[in-house]
Amino acid sequence: MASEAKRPKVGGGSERLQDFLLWCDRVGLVLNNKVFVSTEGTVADYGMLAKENIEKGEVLFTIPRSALLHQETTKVSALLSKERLSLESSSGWVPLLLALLYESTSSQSHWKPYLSLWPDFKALDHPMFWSEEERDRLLKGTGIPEAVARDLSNIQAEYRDIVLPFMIRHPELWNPSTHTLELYTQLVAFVMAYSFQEPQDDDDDEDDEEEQEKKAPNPPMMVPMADMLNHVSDHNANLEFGPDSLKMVSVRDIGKGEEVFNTYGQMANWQLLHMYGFTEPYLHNSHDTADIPLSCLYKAATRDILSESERQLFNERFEVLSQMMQEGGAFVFGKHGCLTESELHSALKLLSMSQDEFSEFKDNEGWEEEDEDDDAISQAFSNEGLPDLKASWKALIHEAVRLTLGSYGDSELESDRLLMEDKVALKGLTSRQWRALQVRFGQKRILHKLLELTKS
Ligand SMILES: C[S@@+](CC[C@H](N)C(=O)[O-])C[C@H]1O[C@@H](n2cnc3c(N)ncnc32)[C@H](O)[C@@H]1O
Repeated sequence: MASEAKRPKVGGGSERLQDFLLWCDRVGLVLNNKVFVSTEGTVADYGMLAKENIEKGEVLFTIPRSALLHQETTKVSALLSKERLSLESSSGWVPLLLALLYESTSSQSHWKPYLSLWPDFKALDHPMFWSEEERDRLLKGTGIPEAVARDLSNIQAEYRDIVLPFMIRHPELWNPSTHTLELYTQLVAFVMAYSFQEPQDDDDDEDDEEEQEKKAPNPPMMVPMADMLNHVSDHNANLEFGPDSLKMVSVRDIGKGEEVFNTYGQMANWQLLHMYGFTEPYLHNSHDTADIPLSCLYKAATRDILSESERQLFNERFEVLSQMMQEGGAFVFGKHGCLTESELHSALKLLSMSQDEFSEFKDNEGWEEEDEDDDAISQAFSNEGLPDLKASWKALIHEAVRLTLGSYGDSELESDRLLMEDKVALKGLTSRQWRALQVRFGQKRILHKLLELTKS
């Protein structure tokens, strides 16, 4: 993948790497001698390689909890804890970001050899660092420009309303001319791409299930060494959280010379680009998806509505549907069919009800408890089941897909396909053009397949 070599590189990595490895020894991080960290032979800058054959289930390294960097281990933890109410935000990331602002600029930081691995965090190339014009030109239709616009506006608001006033109250520890909005934004990208979130404790008590759902997710934390691992969907290692330490464990055999890959989760290429700044090459990402926005379903469903009164009736049920969907609602399709099949099923049922049925639905405040067969719904909205769906439902999905494809602007599937097949042209692409192409092409392939499956 020649074009990916154009990503900004972490220069002078080996000296910093040595310092980091010495630090790992000092903090009690134990590395299995069958693996080593390298900047050569990996898919992207730092990564981990197998020195010998490794069997499934082997511990590759163990990180004591005291080596993790988060709001409770940073030198400024007491202050962050005392002022935690003033640091609350929708992201929940402010305490870690303040800790990183402090630790990354303090010459005395316990984590200096770790954080020095990424000088100024400048190598990150998330779309949030591209110009707006570049995002719109390369990523229109993918959902990324809208997600980045939301991120940037949240980052600016958090910095202005929470971080800056807090730093001004504590000039002995933070200084706005060092801890600028620019550095804060780089650190947000660093947290997006490098932090880990410990899963919530599993509680077997069924009564507590609702309580569990309401619990806020754990705040993010930095996990030295674990964050040296790159990601592929077909990964071979996984991080396990224990009471005293975290362990990276192989989930299948790994051959000598192979790269050790963690998983960052089941990430579509648009999510990888948005959160991590990279994509897997088209076809390699088994978790790739494409969304049909709710707005496209609305347009598809109202296409033939002519009278104002009919539209008002329709809008009433669409309002119900919007409330049933999560914020920014969309129906998600993977390579094998719909991944949000129960939402799509409910939406299609709601939109195709008669007016009497809708009145009854409202009176009952929802559907009567029906015995919906989840497996049957899954099957109906899979690639195998879609061609046999009710004709009216297929027509609605088909039209919504057509409208979704229209939102990609000029980048036609055919021209992207020709580009994907032209090795010389691919080599001439900039890294940003290449990554954007992987996202667009993967999504459009899924949507075109859906057009085929739902045609009448
Ligand atoms: C947790 S870090 C992994 C260590 C990273 N390679 C480094 O040099 O610091 C995550 C970053 O690694 C890069 N990365 C991870 N997996 C990748 C892959 N499969 N292809 C390209 N870049 C990848 C991306 O830049 C991502 O933001």
